[in-house]
Amino acid sequence: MAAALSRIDPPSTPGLLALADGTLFRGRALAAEGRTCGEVVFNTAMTGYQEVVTDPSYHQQIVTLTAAHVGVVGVNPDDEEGRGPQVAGLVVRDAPRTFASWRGREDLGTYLRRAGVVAVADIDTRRLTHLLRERGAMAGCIAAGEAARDEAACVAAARAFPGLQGAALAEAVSLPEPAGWAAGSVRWLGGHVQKGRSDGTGLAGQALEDMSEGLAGHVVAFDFGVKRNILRLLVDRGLRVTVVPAATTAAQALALRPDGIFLSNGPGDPEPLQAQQAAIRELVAAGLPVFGICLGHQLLCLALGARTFKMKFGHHGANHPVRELATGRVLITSQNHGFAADPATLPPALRPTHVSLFDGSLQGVELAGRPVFSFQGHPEASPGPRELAGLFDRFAREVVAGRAARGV
Ligand SMILES: NC(=O)CC[C@H](N)C(=O)O
Repeated sequence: MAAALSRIDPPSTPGLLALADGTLFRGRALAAEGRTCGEVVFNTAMTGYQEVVTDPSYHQQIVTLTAAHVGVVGVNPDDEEGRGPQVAGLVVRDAPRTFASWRGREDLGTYLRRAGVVAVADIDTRRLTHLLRERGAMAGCIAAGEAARDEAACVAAARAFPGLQGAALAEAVSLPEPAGWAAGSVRWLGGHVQKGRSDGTGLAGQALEDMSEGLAGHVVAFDFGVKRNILRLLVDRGLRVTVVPAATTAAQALALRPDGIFLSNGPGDPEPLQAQQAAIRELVAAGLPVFGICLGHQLLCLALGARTFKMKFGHHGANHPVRELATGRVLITSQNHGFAADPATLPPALRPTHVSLFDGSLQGVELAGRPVFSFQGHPEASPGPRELAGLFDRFAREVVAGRAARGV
C-alpha cells in the first residue's frame, strides 16, 4: 500500500491587510512583525521583485505583486535599486519557502525582515487588484504577528494614513551629501563594471565611439530617490556622474561645472516640490542638456509651466505599450507612477514625444530646439524591457555635443 503523501508546513504567524474602506485580507507573515501603513498599489511585472521592493519611488507605498509566486530566485547584492528595501510593505499570493538561483544569496522574507519591512503572503491578490482597479489606489495597513489580531486598529490606522497627494517625499529618500557614482552595468559573471562602458548594453550612437572612460562629460544627477540602474546606464555611456541631494540649488549644481543635468525618479507628489522646480527652471535657462525620468519628468513639466494630477491607480508594470510620436513605433516599457503631467497644460514649447497606449496619458516631452527631454516611464528598466535605452544614448550625445559647442 502506498504511503499517504503529507506536507508539513511550519506553523505560520498571522498576517493582515486592512484597507481604508474596511476591506480585510487575512494571510500569513512573510517578514518583520508589526504594522505599517501606506498607499496600496499593484504592480503587474512578472519578474524583478527585488528591483521593485528596493525602488525608492515606492517609499510610503505598500506594493502588491500580481505575479503569483514571489521569491523563487531569492535576492542578491547586485539587483538592489536603492539602499536595501524601500517599500512600506509587500503583499503577495504565494511565497515559496525555498529559493533556487545561482545568483540568489538569501530568501526574500529574511531580506525584508532584516530591514524591518512588514510583508504578508497567502493573500488573494487577484481580488485585491480588482478592488484597487475599481476603487483606485487606497490607503491601507498591513500587520504581521500580534498586531494582525487587532483588525479594528489596523482599519483605523489605514484610515489615518494621509495619502500621497501633496506629500513631498524626495528629500526623505535622497542621499545627504554629493557623491560620485562610478559603477556601470552588472556583468553576469564578473560583478559590477567599476568605470566606463559595460559590454552588455549595446551602445548605439556613433558620436560615442571615440570616447574613453569618463570623457563624454560630467553629469550632475539629482537624487530624488534615484534607481541605481539609471546611474549605471549613465556610466556605461562614458559619463562621469556626481549624485547630488534633492535639496541642491541650481547655483550649487552649476558650481560642480556639469555638462548635463539628470533629474531622477522618486516618491510622492511632484507638485509640492517647489524648490526643485525652481532649480530646474534655472538649470534649463542655463542651456545645459537636461534629462528627466518619472518624477524628474513630472518636475520638468511643472517647472516649465505644466500641471500634474493624481491618477486613479497609476501605472506599475513592465509591459506597458507606449507610442513614440515621431516614428509611430510602439515600445514596450516599464512603468511606476501614480501622478502624471496633464498634456492639456503643456506650454507650447514643451512638446509631447510619447503617449501611453493603455490610457492615452502623457509619457514623454521635449523642449523645442533645446537638449531638454524627459520620459514618464522607466527607460532604465530594472525590472522590465530595455527598448527605451536609446534615451540614455540621446542624453550622452547631447552632453558630448554641448561640450563640443562650448569648446571644452
Ligand atoms: N517612479 C517615480 O518616479 C514615481 C513618480 C511619482 N512619485 C509618481 O508616483 O508618479
